Amino acid sequence: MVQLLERPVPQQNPISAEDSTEYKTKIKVQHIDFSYDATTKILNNIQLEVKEGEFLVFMGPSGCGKSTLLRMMAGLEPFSNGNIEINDKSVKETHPDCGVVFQDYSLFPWLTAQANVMLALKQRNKKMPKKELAHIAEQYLTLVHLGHAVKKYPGQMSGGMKQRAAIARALSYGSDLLLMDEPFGALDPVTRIQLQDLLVQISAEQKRTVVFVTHDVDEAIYLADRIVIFAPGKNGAVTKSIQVPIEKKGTDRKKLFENMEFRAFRESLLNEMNEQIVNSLRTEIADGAGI
Ligand SMILES: Nc1ncnc2c1ncn2[C@@H]1O[C@H](COP(=O)(O)OP(=O)(O)OP(=O)(O)O)[C@@H](O)[C@H]1O
Repeated sequence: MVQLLERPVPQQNPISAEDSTEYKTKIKVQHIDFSYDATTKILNNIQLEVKEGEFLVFMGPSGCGKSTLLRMMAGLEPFSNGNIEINDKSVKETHPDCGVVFQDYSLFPWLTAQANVMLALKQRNKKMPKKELAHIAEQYLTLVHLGHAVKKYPGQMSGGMKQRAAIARALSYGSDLLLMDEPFGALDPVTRIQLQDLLVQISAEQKRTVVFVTHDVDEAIYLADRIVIFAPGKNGAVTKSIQVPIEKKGTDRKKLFENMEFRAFRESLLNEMNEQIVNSLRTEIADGAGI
């Protein structure tokens, strides 16, 4: 395990640092109520803000609306109650500028991994010659350990490979905002650790704002500035924000995970999540029993 944790972070980073001297993207979620149908309420009056450059992690039980809210932020889920603004513009009115990684990978199946990444690169580098696009796409794919698979089509790749290709594509898009739904879920532990470190490095160096969904509590604490816990409720999920009180910058990963402060916070976070679920179950039982 020690060996795994001590493996180095990939050093090369093809992302140009030009115009990334300051954090630019902020999000405001205001009074979001959401249901897919008339019977089940999914989100109940969600209000939260993501500051410029913040790394926000969503956690909470399966099915309580984390992906739904992320898709709403990406402008992929229409809604009528409440509002979401990215840099003061409502996502209802403009297509948000963001790099996304969702659970279905959403690669174009008729394009190779390299061509998928080239397409994202081209969105922001319209005049870049094809040869250069191909070269940079290959660098991004190498960064996520897919240098050997640039010519493979999604149908020829494993779930983890597709997930890494989707991550490469989101990073290459170059937006200041990254929305990532369990992006490391299908990865082996070594690759997962390396990509966590890569993401921390990129979000800091490139001044990106990140909203990230995970079920892994260590990953959440390691990555997040702030964790938003979703808890199920009768009228849809409610959220609670918790600042991660641990100074992580420059701290060796292994030392961090062994740190007493880290372990105490991990314990309190798990207790908090547990308590929220128990409270919500109690309310449902009380309502059902007519108390
Ligand atoms: N397109 C859809 N149409 C109808 N219901 C949906 C749709 N997408 C999700 N749901 C339902 O909405 C609820 C919230 O789903 P969502 O995927 O947002 O939860 P989640 O917290 O991200 O779950 P997980 O942690 O398992 O990914 C679930 O009950 C799910 O079945």
